[in-house]
Amino acid sequence: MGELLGVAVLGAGHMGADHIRRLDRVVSGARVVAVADPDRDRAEEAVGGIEGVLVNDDPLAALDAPGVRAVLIASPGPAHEEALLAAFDRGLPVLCEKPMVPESDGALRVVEAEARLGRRLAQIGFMRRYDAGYLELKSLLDGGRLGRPLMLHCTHRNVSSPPGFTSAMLVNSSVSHEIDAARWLLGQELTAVTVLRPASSSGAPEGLQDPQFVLFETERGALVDVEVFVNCGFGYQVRCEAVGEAGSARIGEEHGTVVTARGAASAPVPQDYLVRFAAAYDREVQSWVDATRRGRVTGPSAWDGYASSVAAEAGVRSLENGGRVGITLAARPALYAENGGDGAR
Ligand SMILES: NC(=O)C1=CN([C@@H]2O[C@H](COP(=O)(O)OP(=O)(O)OC[C@H]3O[C@@H](n4cnc5c(N)ncnc54)[C@H](O)[C@@H]3O)[C@@H](O)[C@H]2O)C=CC1
Ligand SMILES: O=C1[C@@H](O)[C@H](O)[C@@H](O)[C@H](O)[C@H]1O
Repeated sequence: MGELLGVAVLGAGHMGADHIRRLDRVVSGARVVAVADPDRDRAEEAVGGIEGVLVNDDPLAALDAPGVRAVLIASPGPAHEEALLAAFDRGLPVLCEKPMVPESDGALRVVEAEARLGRRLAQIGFMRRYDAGYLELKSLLDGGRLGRPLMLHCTHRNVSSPPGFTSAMLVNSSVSHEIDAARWLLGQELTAVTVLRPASSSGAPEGLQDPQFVLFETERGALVDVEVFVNCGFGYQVRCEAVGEAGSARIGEEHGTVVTARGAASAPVPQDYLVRFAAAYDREVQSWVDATRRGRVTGPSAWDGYASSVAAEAGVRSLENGGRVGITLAARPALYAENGGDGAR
């Protein structure tokens, strides 16, 4: 199907390096042509031996490198707005890691800029929409098998948080995934959020409110609860149980081979998202490459990124000030009316 899609990757940290490897060795139809990171050594290391990649420490200059036809943004959240707007200025399609933009004002500026262009260019990296378990849950809910959805019970545990991870980031980085998954699974907007603060774990860094218990309300009366615990120490666990009027379904309990010996059964527990969601990231990036080469943009939209930022920001306000905080979205531009909520199609 024609020439390979030349991709510039901005940010060569954990996710950026993994996406560079994926574009180079896992997905078909694309090649990495430029990598930018202010930490040049990190970028060189992530590129490894891949031939013909221009390494740059100026992220925006990388967008103008020869052969760049699309951009994958894997820099920290606060850098996303500038990168997205620069990609839009150049008419380049983008896959942008979550959170699209942590603050809702900046997220809205991205939505407005894309709406002004009159065509979608951005797909947001909510990879759970490409996970086999989440897709099955979505199809059970959409097919009516569980009846009218009443509740989602979610668990989101990380072994440990990276340096610099703040209490707000449990909501606007970690729970941003549950916010998107809940909106997508239920096909409803979130209307209010309450964050409760259990006693912090002694395993959490000093001053970090970890775990947190987050409760969302939706426009048609469903409740979504999330236990988020990013220094649990024992494994990467992401679970979701949907409870409807006619049944329930739970995902995220899958294990590898179970070994039974000496009176006990044991199975491996993934230690991070790169393992737990490996297949989902592969599907997400392949789907982005395929759609981009056909001149299309699918998957979670800038509107989904914005809606997630608004809900997360309300959550951070509840975390910091206590109480229930309403979630109010701006008017949805017509651009997002039809396919703003679609997922791995
Ligand atoms: N979808 C998912 O499950 C996950 C998504 N993420 C998201 O991926 C993004 C990156 O996270 P990590 O890789 O964990 O962070 P990281 O800290 O490991 O790497 C970030 C890299 O970006 C570089 N950087 C800083 N400013 C930059 C700029 N303006 N332009 C280009 N590069 C810049 C840093 O030098 C660093 O090498 C974040 O948005 C994060 O929320 C992270 C983990 C999992
Ligand atoms: O997106 C991610 C990280 O940024 C976040 O910090 C983790 O809590 C999530 O599990 C991971 O999927």
